[in-house]
Amino acid sequence: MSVRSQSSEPSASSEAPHRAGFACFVGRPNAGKSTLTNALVGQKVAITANQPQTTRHTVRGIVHREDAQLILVDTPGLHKPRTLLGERLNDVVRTTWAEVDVIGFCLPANEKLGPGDRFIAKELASIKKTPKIAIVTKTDLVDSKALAEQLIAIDQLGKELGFEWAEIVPVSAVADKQVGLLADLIVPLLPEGPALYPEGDLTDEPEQVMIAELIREAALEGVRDELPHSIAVVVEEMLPREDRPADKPLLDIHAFVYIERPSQKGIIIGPKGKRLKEVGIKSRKQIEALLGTPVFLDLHVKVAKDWQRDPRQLRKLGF
Ligand SMILES: Nc1nc2c(ncn2[C@@H]2O[C@H](COP(=O)(O)OP(=O)(O)OP(=O)(O)O)[C@@H](O)[C@H]2O)c(=O)[nH]1
Repeated sequence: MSVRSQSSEPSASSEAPHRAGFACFVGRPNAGKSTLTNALVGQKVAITANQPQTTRHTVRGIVHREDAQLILVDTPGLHKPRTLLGERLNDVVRTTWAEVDVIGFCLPANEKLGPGDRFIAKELASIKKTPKIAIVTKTDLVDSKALAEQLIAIDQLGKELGFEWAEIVPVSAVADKQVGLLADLIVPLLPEGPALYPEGDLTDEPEQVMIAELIREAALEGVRDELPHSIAVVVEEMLPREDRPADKPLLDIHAFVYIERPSQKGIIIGPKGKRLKEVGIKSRKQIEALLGTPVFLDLHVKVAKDWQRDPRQLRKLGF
């Protein structure tokens, strides 16, 4: 077992290739996932508590570094499924886990491993491809003996389930211990590539808003001069497609592209709907990259007359 502690300064060699990718933190409620996310991002990220259950995962925060960009995404919690919706949500969680580059499994240092942890660990074991880091959180609450016991128990848990942790890292987000080290250990597990988000783009927006923005960007491409501010996009519904096998999920997204005047319809839709189709294809690809799941995107163009001047409409459109 290799347990990491910070023995040397993290080194970000300028020769190392730039990396960018996604990680998600999983773990029981209260395991310290949000606090750790905030500590890594280095700034308080508002928790979007009122997310509808149908949403997939949200970008919780982005760690910008010289050598890498780490995007922390969030999934709904994994539950013992009692209902069909519960099962579907679990499928969503598994899909996310399979799509991210790294999974961080948070286990509080001050609580013995329980059935809830085992349930999650077992699910993790079935995700073969994605590297899994065990993160022992809240180490400030225990002495070194208790910490050592916890580390051994976690190592053991991996062995029982037939996998190796990529790392086992004790951290304290509250005492700011080893949080930087955790980032250093995650970064080499990310694929090489340029930053995926502009610097300073620290988002806590519900993903519908981000999706709407992607569609809006695509819809404005090439026609910005004709319709600069006349487009608003609203994602009306996001639902996992029923009756899909667990390994082939599909997310149905229904969105409206609002324009101000009927005369603008032709510009957006294009001859024989060709342009709208292109907008759909382009934004769908980006949405899939954002969510890490296949998407069926249904776009409708609607006229919301003079919406820019109507406060009620504006609110509805999220302005
Ligand atoms: N002492 C100590 N407390 C911590 C630490 N990290 C988190 N906590 C506390 O543990 C509690 C739960 O932390 P959260 O970050 O909300 O846990 P979570 O896993 O995001 O919880 P859910 O949102 O319910 O899944 C909070 O009261 C935190 O203040 C830590 O490093 N040390």
